[in-house]
Amino acid sequence: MAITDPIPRFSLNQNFSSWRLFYCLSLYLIISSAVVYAEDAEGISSDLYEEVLKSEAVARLYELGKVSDADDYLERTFLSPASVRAGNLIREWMEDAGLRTWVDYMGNVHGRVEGMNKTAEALLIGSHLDTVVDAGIYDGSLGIISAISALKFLKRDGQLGKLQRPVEVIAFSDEEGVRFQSTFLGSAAIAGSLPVSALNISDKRGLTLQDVLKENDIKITEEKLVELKYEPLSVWGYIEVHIEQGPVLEWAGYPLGVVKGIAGQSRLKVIVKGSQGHAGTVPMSLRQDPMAAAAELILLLESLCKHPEEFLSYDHHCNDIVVESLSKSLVCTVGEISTWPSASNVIPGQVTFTVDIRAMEDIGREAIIYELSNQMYQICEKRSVSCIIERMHDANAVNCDSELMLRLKDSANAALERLTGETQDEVPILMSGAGHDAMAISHLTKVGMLFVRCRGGVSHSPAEHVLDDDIFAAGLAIVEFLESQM
Ligand SMILES: NC(=O)NC(NC(N)=O)C(=O)[O-]
Ligand SMILES: [Mn+2]
Ligand SMILES: [Mn+2]
Repeated sequence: MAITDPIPRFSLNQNFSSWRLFYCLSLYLIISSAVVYAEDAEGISSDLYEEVLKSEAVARLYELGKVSDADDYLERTFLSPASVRAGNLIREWMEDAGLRTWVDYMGNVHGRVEGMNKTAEALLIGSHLDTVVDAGIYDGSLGIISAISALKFLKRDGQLGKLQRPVEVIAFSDEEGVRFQSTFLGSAAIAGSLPVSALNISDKRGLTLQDVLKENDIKITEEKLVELKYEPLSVWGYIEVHIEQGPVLEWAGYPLGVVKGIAGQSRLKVIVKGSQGHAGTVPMSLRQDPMAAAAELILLLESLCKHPEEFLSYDHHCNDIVVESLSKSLVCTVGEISTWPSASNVIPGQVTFTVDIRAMEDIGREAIIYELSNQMYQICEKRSVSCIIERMHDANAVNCDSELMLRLKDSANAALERLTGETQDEVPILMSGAGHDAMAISHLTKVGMLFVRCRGGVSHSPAEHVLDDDIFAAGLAIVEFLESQM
């Protein structure tokens, strides 16, 4: 018997005769006690599904959402105090689900169950425990918590030992890249694609990645970093559950969707240097003002990304198919800007801002960066200021594995059918403009992603929200996926 909504409750102020009311109430009590102990085909109490995959999962999301480095908004950056606390909490939940746990040299938290054949290729399920600044509570956390809840459900149901292969949940330490502007630090280490040079990148306080690890008693060396790489032959595949962070599923009226591919992304740091001076005495005609230059560069970026076809020459760089694709998927953002010395009566000496560029076509993204750089240098020369463009991060677009897509589609359909009791149409297949750890792990093994509807498509904001029933559907879909591994 599928999980069904509770029997509709009669309102006591309705106009029933006392006998009819007594009859309805007694009928309701008989039926509802049957529903509470209803068992589905496998003899599992529907209560257990809801208790573990919905109520407890939702409670854990709210609990984890309170673990922050800031008092009045959510922020957890790479190996910050709050990230360490979050990792410890996640580790407790992993152990509660019967997993063997450890924390690796890049701060990733692992929980593993060996199943019936510990030498078989493992299924990895992950997402990230770090957040952006002023974040929502679901981005990253939902994927970790729903995976742990699914395994806890199987443990409670006595099925954990039936898994044909090892299953490992990984809570990655840095997907957002907020602290070091170089993202996927945790997942890239697992994939073996994190260069040793990354240990020397520094945060805004001048602390290197190696310093921050040392602060957390992790004395990483080049050898230790290389040891983090998983053997491709030891891994069967990777799946990730993540909020869509876009409006498509809500618009289509579906709680779950399967990801076809993930847009490529680049992050630049632009440093504009001019002549620092007195706001009251330097004539406008003699100024070398990096702030005004930065404003012109940012507006250039916006128009380039709104109308790439007007900027890109149809030469060998970019044919019209790529330009067409760019006009549909290209997005550019300046999210951070800082100035020195940042005083109202001082013409700045330096302005630094970030650029985030994404597109489904890697060639198109490279062409945009090429064109943008050329035009930025021309503007700065015209304004007699200097311009340095640093490439902080690049990740090429990723196609999800077709077999994993099919399995995730079947799991999502089965989960929704179990929830609604109705046969499902095909769940939507969609692209991701947001980046994910799956991009890094795609260098190690085949990857698949399941998207969960979020309200208004809003993310990277405290307004981020997911319905409890959609969280339930996500956990159920992972249970269905894992049961297909038995
Ligand atoms: N799911 C994400 O929010 N990922 C974010 N982080 C990276 N690295 O893409 C982003 O900005 O899209
Ligand atoms: Mn994010
Ligand atoms: Mn994310």
